[in-house]
Amino acid sequence: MNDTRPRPEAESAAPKIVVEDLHKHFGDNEVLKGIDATVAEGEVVCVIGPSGSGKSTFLRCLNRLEDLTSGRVLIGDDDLSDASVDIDEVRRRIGMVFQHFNLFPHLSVEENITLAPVELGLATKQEARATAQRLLERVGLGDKAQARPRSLSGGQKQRVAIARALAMSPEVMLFDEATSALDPEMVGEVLQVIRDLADEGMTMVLVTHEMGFAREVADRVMFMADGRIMEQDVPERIFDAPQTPRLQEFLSKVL
Ligand SMILES: Nc1ncnc2c1ncn2[C@@H]1O[C@H](COP(=O)(O)OP(=O)(O)OP(=O)(O)O)[C@@H](O)[C@H]1O
Repeated sequence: MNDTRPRPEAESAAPKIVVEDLHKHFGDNEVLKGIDATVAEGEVVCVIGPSGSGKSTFLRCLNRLEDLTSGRVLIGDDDLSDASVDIDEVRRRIGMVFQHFNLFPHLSVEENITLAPVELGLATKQEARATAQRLLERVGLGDKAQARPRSLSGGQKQRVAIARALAMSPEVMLFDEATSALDPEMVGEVLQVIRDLADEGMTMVLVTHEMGFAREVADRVMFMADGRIMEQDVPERIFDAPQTPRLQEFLSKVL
C-alpha cells in the first residue's frame, strides 16, 4: 500500500456516499440484498467479488443508472432515492468510467470530452475546449485532441473516457472494471491516472480485478458476494493472513 499519500481518517472525514439497506431486484431476481456502506470524502474504495455477485449493479445504483428497489443512497446531503431528485444533476456530480469506454466513434477525442458540458450549458464551447486540452495533457494525451477514438489504443481510449468524466468536475468517480477490456501492457497507464486521482483526494469507488492495485491504492476493500458486502476492511486485513475461513473461500473465487 502507498503510505505516502495523505489518507482521510475514516472516523473524521465527512461521509460522501451513504448507502442504507439498498435492495435491487431484476424481476424476481434479488441482486442486491440489503447493502449498508459509507464512503468518506477523499476515500478510495475497491469493490471485489465473484462474477455475478452484484458489483456492477451496486455501482450503477450509486449514480442512479439503475433505479433502487428500496433503500437509500445519499451523495453528500442529497438523497438520490428521493423521487424529485434531478438525475442529470446527480450524474454530473458522479463521473463514471466503463469497461468498454463508451466513446462516441464519430466524434473526435475533443468533441467526446466537450459534448456534455456544452450541451448541459455548463461551459461555452471555448471554455470546454480549453478544459478538454488541460485534461488530455493531464492523462498524457495532449496531442490527441483531434484524433478519432478508432485510431487510439485501448489504454488511450480509457484515458479519454476518464478525461471526459473529469470534464464535468465530478465530486465522486466510479470505475466499473476500467482495465478489464485492456491488453495487459495498457493496464498500467490507466492505473497510473487513477493513482494520480487518488493522490489528489478524489473520492472513488472502483470495481476491479486488479488485486495488486487494490492493495496499493485502496483505503478500504469491500468484498461482495451474493448481493451482500461480506467483509470490508483495509487492504492488508482483507488480503493478508489471518483471513477468516469464509473470506479465504470467497477470495479463492476471485484471485
Ligand atoms: N439489467 C439487468 N437485467 C436483469 N438482470 C441483470 C441486469 N443487470 C444485472 N443483472 C443480473 O444481476 C446479477 C449481478 O450482475 P452484476 O453485473 O451486478 O454482477 P457483477 O458482480 O458485476 O459481475 P461481473 O464481475 O461478472 O461483471 C447477475 O445475475 C446479472 O445477470
